[in-house]
Amino acid sequence: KKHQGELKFAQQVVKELMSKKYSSFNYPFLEPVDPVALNCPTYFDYVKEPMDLGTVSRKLNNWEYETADQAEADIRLVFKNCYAFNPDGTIVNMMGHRLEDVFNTRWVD
Ligand SMILES: Cc1ccc(Nc2c(-c3ccc(O)cc3)nc3c(C)cccn23)cc1
Repeated sequence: KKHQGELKFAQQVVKELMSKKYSSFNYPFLEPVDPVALNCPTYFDYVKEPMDLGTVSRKLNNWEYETADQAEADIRLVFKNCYAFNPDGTIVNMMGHRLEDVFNTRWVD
């Protein structure tokens, strides 16, 4: 009960990160990375715990998180995985940093 308000806030932030407003740089993070579709067979050598914003949104809607901190950890895992696989200077790495900047401005602890 006591965490419901903060989980509603987390849902609202994830909805915004996934919105058309940021469609030019959020699309690599909306669904699970498909190493076959993207032709990146080494993906699971770099990323041991895949995570994406669509999965976070589903988990929020299914009340799979008890606290907003747990949702925040999954959201930050999306960016951590992005930087682990997409080196500095690559387009997708820069897209991750742009979306992370939006997240950091919206997420108030
Ligand atoms: C050969 C190769 C190299 C880089 C990539 N990165 C990448 C990723 C990605 C996102 C998050 C993540 O944690 C890892 C990868 N998403 C994409 C998309 C949507 C299009 C093109 C490249 N993309 C894909 C294939």
